[in-house]
Amino acid sequence: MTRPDPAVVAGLREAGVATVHEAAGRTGLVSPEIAPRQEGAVIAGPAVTVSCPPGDNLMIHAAVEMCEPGDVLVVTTTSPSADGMFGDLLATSLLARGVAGLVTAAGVRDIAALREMGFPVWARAVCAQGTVKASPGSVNVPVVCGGSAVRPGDVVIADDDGVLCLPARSAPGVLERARARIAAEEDKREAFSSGVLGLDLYGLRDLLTRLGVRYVDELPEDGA
Ligand SMILES: O=C([O-])CC(=O)C(=O)O
Ligand SMILES: [Mg+2]
Repeated sequence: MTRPDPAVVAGLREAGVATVHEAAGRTGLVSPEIAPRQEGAVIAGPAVTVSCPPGDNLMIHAAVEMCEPGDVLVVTTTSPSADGMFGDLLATSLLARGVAGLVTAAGVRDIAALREMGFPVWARAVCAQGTVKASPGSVNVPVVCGGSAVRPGDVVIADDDGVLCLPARSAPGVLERARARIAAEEDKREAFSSGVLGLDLYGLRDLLTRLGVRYVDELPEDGA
């Protein structure tokens, strides 16, 4: 797999999921069921992808060897599963390789230990259900995780708002637009904090009028 420019990855991490999502034309968001299982973690890195049969984490072990510092492991199953395929032992192994975190369409367990050791995970479920190591699967193939396509080397960004996956080739352009949004939002924040209303800042009064929204002192008797 080809890994994206680390400076671009760092910039996207700093921008965060919501801003990058907007800058990417509201694309790439992973379903919110794949939720953060800790607070305050922010990661971005190239995806190492894994496709496992449900209830079998053999291929996660195979994938660990493919990981380099800064990577994000993205685990999917070939049919829906919430089994706890990943816990503190696998996290210890990934931490030893400098992996930034895990995004999984399945479940994680040992969540207290994962939080304690500071290994961030975004998962469909926290579930103690154990899994076997028995069946083949695939590492570094295109997968679909939470409804979003993820190719090996794509940029995965994850924070308290969720997970976003960005095709590697679009990452530099999206970063540029994300930075422009951040600058524009800074001006808006200043205006809002000084008491300016969104209705005026965004020129929304005309829109309300055109949409037929009326201000009344009392509700009409007939509800019209
Ligand atoms: O070993 C497993 O199957 C998953 C797990 O609990 C761990 O990684 O600690
Ligand atoms: Mg365990």
